[in-house]
Formats: sequence, C-alpha cells, structure tokens
Amino acid sequence: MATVPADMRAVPLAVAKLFSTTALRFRGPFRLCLPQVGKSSAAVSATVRDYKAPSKAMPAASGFRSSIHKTAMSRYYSRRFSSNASTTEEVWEATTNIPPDDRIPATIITGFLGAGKTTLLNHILTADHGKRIAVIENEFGEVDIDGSLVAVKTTGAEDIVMLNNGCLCCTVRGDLVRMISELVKKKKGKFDHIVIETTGLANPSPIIQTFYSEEHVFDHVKLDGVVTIVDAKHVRIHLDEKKPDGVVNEAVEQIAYADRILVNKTDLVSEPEVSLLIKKIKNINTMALLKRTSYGKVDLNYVLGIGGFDLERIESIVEAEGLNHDHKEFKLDYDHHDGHDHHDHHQHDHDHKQDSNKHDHTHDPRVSSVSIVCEGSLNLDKANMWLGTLLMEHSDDIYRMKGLLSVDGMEERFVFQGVHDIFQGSPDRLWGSDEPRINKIVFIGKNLDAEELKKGFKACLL
Ligand SMILES: Nc1nc2c(ncn2[C@@H]2O[C@H](COP(=O)(O)OP(=O)(O)OP(=O)(O)O)[C@@H](O)[C@H]2O)c(=O)[nH]1
Repeated sequence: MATVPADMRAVPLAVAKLFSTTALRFRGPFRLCLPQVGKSSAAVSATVRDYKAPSKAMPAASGFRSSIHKTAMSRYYSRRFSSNASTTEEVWEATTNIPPDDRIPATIITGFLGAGKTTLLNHILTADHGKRIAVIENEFGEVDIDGSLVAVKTTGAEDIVMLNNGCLCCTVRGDLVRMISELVKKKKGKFDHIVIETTGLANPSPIIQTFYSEEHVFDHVKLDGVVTIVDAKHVRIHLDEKKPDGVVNEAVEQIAYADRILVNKTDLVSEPEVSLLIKKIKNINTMALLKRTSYGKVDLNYVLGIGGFDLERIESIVEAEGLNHDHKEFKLDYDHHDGHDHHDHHQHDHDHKQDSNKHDHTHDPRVSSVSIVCEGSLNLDKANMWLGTLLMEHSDDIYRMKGLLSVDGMEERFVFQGVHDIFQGSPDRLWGSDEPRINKIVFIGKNLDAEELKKGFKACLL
C-alpha cells in the first residue's frame, strides 16, 4: 500500500484541528488545520482517516490502455498548488513538502454505458487545442482498440497500452497507478494532459481518491476535473433505478462527483425533456457547470484545464453554485444576511413553482447537494470541531465539498475543498475592508441532513 512520505505524515493526529499555519498532507485520525490567529497561514491538505488502499493484486487482464496523442505543441503553464501561502519560517518548512504545481493535469471522463464518452474523447483528441494528450482507457472485456478510438488513427498515438477486464473503480486501480507512474517515468515532457476514460459502470470516487492517496500519482499528477457525460435519451431509467441498500447507483454517483456535466444526445430528445432532466441533475449536483451537447461537441476549455480541485478556483465555484451559465433558471435566491441552506428540497420547491405539473423526484433521493450561505465570522475552535467531527463521522457520505469561510481573527478568507476524507484548505486573499464576510459552503453527498448541517454551522458563528 503506497503511503504519503514520512515527512508529510509526521504530524500529531490527536486533536481535531482544521485551519493551521502548517501545510501538511497526512493520513490517520483527523486533524483539520485552521490558522493561528494573527499569523499568516498556508495551505493544508489532509486525509481524514486511513484510506483503504486498492488491492495490489493485478487481475490477469485488466482494463486499461494508454496512448499519447499529439496535436500542435503548446507551452504548459504551471500553477502553484495553493495561491498565496505567505508564511512564517515554520510554515515555509512545511509547505516545501507540497510539490510545486507543475504537475501534469488529469481529467476523468465518466458517464453511463453508451453516454458518449468515447465520442467526447475523440472530439478532444481531434480538436486543435495545442495540447499533447495521454489517454488512459478503461474497458470492460475485449475491445478492438484501434477500431474503437478513431482519434488514434487521426492523431497518431505514440504509445498504446491496453489492459482489459476490470473496472477502474474496483479491481484495477492498482493498474491506474502503475500506468500513470509509467507514463510519468517514461514519457514526461512528451505530453501536457492526461485524459482517463472510465467504464460506464465506474464509480468515480476511488479514482478521484487515487490522485490524493497514491504518493507517486500525487507528486506528479494533479486532478484537473471530473467530466460526466449524460445520455439525455436514456439516463433517466438509470437515475431512477432502485438499487438495494448499499449498492451504488453509478449513474447518480457519476453526476454527483462531476465538475462539468455534458447533457449529450440532445438531438434525440425534446427541449422539455432536456429541461426536466437538467432539473433532476441539478438536484443531485448544484456545483457542477452543465452544458447541452450533441456528439460531445463542446468547447475544450470547458472540459480541460478547469481546475475543479484547485483552491484558487473555489470562489468562482461557490459563487456560481446554482447559477448555471447554461440554465439560469437554477439561480438560487440567496439571502446573504440570514444564514440558510439550499437543499434539494428547496430546489424541488423552486422547480415546482416554475412547473407545478412536474413532480420529478425519482432520482436516488439519498444523493443531493446542500449549500449554506451565511454572513458572519466563525469561532476558530468551534469551526474546527464542527467540520472535524463532521468529516470523522460522515466522510463516507460527503462526496465533495467546497467552501469559503470567514474565520474570526483571520484577515484572509479561508478556502477549502474535500472529497470524502481528503481535505485541502488554504487562506486566499484578504477580505476587503468593506466586504461583507459571507461564508459559502456546498456539500454534495448521500443522506445529507440539511438542517443538521445548517445548525452545526450556525453554532460556530460568533
Ligand atoms: N444521436 C446521437 N448519438 C450519439 C451522440 N453521442 C454519441 N452518440 C452515439 O452513441 C453511441 C455510443 O457512444 P460512445 O461514445 O461509444 O459512448 P460511450 O460512453 O463511450 O460508450 P461505452 O464505452 O460503451 O460506455 C455511438 O454510436 C455514438 O455515435 C449524440 O449526441 N447523439
């Protein structure tokens, strides 16, 4: 089982502490790190509790192939891991443990069987965006690799590795790690971006976690975003499918983890059907941006280089939450002066006002988004305890979260993002002197108790 380096792990783990002056990445019992009041602070990245590593046993034949595709050469722009970690000496030492962000960005393309993943991939590979793209494909069963990927022929793959019979989220995650490691070792400098196409039955969560839990991957590759392509014609059947307790509904999960959602095959359905579907999708994930597409035709900037896991982008994401650029009807009616939440129930109410005939609650009701928008400043200790305890107790159910917080005594805003038990946080820019201190948090997950979350948050306010 790969672990994070010892110097990153060597932190006391006893106390739940979220905001801190140190930048650490660790596993073990939870510690969140809040800033020490009066000191500048740096990023923190943490794994909340011990992560269950994938089995190292390789299946006899497992489901990957990788290839590097060339289009025009382009310069790769590096970005820092976290924005402005102006630091004390102690902090500086810690922050040096976090690799500078010249890591290779990786995009996960997910979506149910037949939704159009390969079609989108081909669009990406044949478009003129100047990026050299390494592709990792995960297929179930035997496939004709040359036949199934048109772009291999048109762009010329430098290297193809293919493995079959396994789902990336289950048995072959070890292969993903190995493949990324090999790409980095043997081909670094020859590609600018990695695109991973999952099988239609993959749950994105373990794949996302691989980018944080596997040292070799984390050090060289950063997750750029999860793009979920949805079959507008058929997805509803899958979203509505009742699964036995404990069995994942992949179609719902794929939507829940997404940074970008492409509602594809819009040529096959009527406009009202698409609108209704979009409402269902937004009930699951209010955070992702969404576009309608046909044959995966989308501006590539919309799916590549999106920084879905970057702390620097948290603001735009929490600002945009519910305000989908493609579908303005999902704008949520924030009251910036009274703390309140937006939950799928709220969204349902909202939708019903617009169309009272459409009672469309049939997706897995356990997966939803909760947003909290509230002015005020948080007591440091209470916030640490609340968020720490929340993740300790519910990290399995919290798929993704993002937030921007005002902490009492801290001059900067604190931004964070998390996936289950993985937490990254950092102070970003200073609050403006006249700027209202508005906290914004979005949770996406299973069985989220909106009232409880709201109550817990409010109890941390001064
Ligand atoms: N009408 C229509 N067909 C589409 C569209 N996008 C993809 N298709 C077709 O849908 C079929 C499945 O597309 P793929 O791109 O192979 O889907 P996939 O998600 O990779 O499929 P799996 O790998 O089997 O899960 C193909 O025949 C595509 O040509 C679209 O927007 N409209």
